[in-house]
Amino acid sequence: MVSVAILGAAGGIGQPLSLLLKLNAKVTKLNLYDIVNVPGVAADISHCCHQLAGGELDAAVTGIDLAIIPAGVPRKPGMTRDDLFKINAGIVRTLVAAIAANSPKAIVAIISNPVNSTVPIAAEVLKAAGVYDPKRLFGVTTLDVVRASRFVKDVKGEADAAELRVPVVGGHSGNTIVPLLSLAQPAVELSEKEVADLTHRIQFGGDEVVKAKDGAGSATLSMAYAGARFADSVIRALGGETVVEPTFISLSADAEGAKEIQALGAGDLEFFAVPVELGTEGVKRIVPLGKPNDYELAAIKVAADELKDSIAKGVEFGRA
Ligand SMILES: NC(=O)c1ccc[n+]([C@@H]2O[C@H](COP(=O)([O-])OP(=O)(O)OC[C@H]3O[C@@H](n4cnc5c(N)ncnc54)[C@H](O)[C@@H]3O)[C@@H](O)[C@H]2O)c1
Ligand SMILES: O=C(O)C[C@H](O)C(=O)O
Repeated sequence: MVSVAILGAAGGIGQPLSLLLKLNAKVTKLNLYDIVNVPGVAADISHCCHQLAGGELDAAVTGIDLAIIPAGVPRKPGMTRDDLFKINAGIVRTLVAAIAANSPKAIVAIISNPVNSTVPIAAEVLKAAGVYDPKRLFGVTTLDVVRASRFVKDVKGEADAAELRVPVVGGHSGNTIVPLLSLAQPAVELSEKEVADLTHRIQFGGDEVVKAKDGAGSATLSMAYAGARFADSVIRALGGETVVEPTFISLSADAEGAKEIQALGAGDLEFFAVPVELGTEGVKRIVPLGKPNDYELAAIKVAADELKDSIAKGVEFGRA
């Protein structure tokens, strides 16, 4: 029995994500919000599903347990995710302020890029509203994890990627995405060259789609798949199941558990993607990583250096 709002529901991600969540039996109420075309999307989905509402922002985010935000502009070839900051930062600020005012206890999952900055923005907005709980704020990095499993299986020549779990830590942009291939479960044997190629492909998987779409946007269908998986994990955890998902969180959500990743190279960064055990209150604990190898430790250091500026940029915008 979970109420969910999707903000940006008429977009390339929002539409398939709305449909996938409507097909999730545990979602008893789905509120759709966008600045364009939401009545059309709601009418369309309502012909195969019930309990769906599209409306004004305040109404859409009232009485919800989970808000998912894919609102904002996507990249075109030649752009970085950071180039989206100018437009998406303000969109995320407005939407999170409305959630804070109307459903202060809702779990907030942010898809809008640049995630490395939009999550810190959201944290500042929630703090200013006096309702910040670091256990309830997530940057959705599930697509990196989905890609990691898929691309490893492509190399190994096997079709089913679903059961392979590759931890991905850091952030959600280029070098800040750090796949820990040596810690995959079940373990996979990879040559040095395979590791280097796979790491690069996972880090820059988003660029592959942006290039292939050639100006028509970035990943939407794989992101809707990943977003629906993340939402389902949160929803199952709210219902008492133990579920682990790597996701970009404030390390203050589990200060004790964060010590390991801080010692591995995250240092004093406030936000980092880590494997998180989800629970009824959001973050239950950060799951211990084990021992990344030297190649991965070096990549974590590079990611941490880059993340520092993106986080600071988000915090500054969120406080202004
Ligand atoms: N986290 C990830 O892994 C990941 C993956 C893919 C895309 N993204 C990001 O998701 C975002 C959306 O991508 P898309 O392909 O769906 O874009 P899109 O342009 O197809 O859709 C975005 C939607 O947001 C809506 N919107 C704009 N301002 C809004 C506002 N103030 N309130 C509500 N809705 C608003 C637009 O009307 C549009 O329908 C982009 O920033 C993209 O970079 C993130
Ligand atoms: O690449 C992008 O801009 C979209 C998204 O962050 C992705 O990883 O596909």
